[in-house]
Amino acid sequence: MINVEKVGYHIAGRPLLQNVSFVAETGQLLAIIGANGAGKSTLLKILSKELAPDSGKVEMRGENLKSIRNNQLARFRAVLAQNNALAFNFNVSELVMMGRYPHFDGSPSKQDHEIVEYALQQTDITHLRDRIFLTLSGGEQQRVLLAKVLAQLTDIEDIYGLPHPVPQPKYLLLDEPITGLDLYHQHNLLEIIRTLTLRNFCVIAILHDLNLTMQYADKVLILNSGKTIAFGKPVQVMTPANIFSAFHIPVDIIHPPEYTHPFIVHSRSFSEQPLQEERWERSNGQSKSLYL
Ligand SMILES: Nc1ncnc2c1ncn2[C@@H]1O[C@H](COP(=O)(O)OP(=O)(O)OP(=O)(O)O)[C@@H](O)[C@H]1O
Repeated sequence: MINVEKVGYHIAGRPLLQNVSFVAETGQLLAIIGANGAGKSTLLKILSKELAPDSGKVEMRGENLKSIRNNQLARFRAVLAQNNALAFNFNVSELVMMGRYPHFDGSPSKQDHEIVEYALQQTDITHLRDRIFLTLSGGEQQRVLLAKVLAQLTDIEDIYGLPHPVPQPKYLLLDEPITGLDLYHQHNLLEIIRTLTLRNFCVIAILHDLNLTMQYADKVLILNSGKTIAFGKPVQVMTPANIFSAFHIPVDIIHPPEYTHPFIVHSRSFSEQPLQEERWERSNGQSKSLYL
């Protein structure tokens, strides 16, 4: 479990996060949603110990994050950051092996190689194993980086479905992991996450797709201008009012009987109100009779 208590963070006197509190449970996917600039990545950087909060605290496995040593943290917490503009002149399997670095000194063991093969296969990139990372498409690169974090947190027991000698929760922090992926690989990644949550993982992911959030997340944190709008189960907190507060766009929640989860649709699909007019209304606080 990750316990976030009254976290605040400022840059040059400007608050980027204010009084953010929530608990991310092991065995669950927590999605962070909110408009561009809401503070999602800043929060994820605090959870990954890349930034230290100005106020409040973050606890992982019951310990204050700031007192966990980085080399120890890397064995049970992995991070997929946004915009990985990394000039990796490595091939895919070498790069995925980097995920195993916190687990060995010197050279990788047979088990490390097995785990890399497993991560390549899980993310559907075995056929790319000898390709140079930089020559891959954006979506392929994203899957390689996912394989790397998967390799970092996989134990040999996970591959063979064996019980862990000392079962410990693991933490996966993902900043926009499905951005750039095609529809098949978006669902594939979210299914991988679902499998991980069944294996004692706590996954926190920033997502921009509200319908995939509704379908896959166990909990949702909605941020707006660095503050929490709502935190809870998707169907409870992803309401038209909360979504309007976060994204300034009117939506309807529809629940076709043949689906197990509701869908969020822009109300304009029904009202046919042009988006430009809505924008005008938002900035002027009144209705405009003529279309722009
Ligand atoms: N180092 C920095 N210096 C100044 N401002 C910053 C810095 N880092 C972030 N910000 C600002 O803080 C706000 C929150 O940024 P953050 O990256 O957390 O947003 P986000 O919710 O992840 O947005 P997006 O959906 O666009 O990725 C933004 O207005 C951003 O410009």
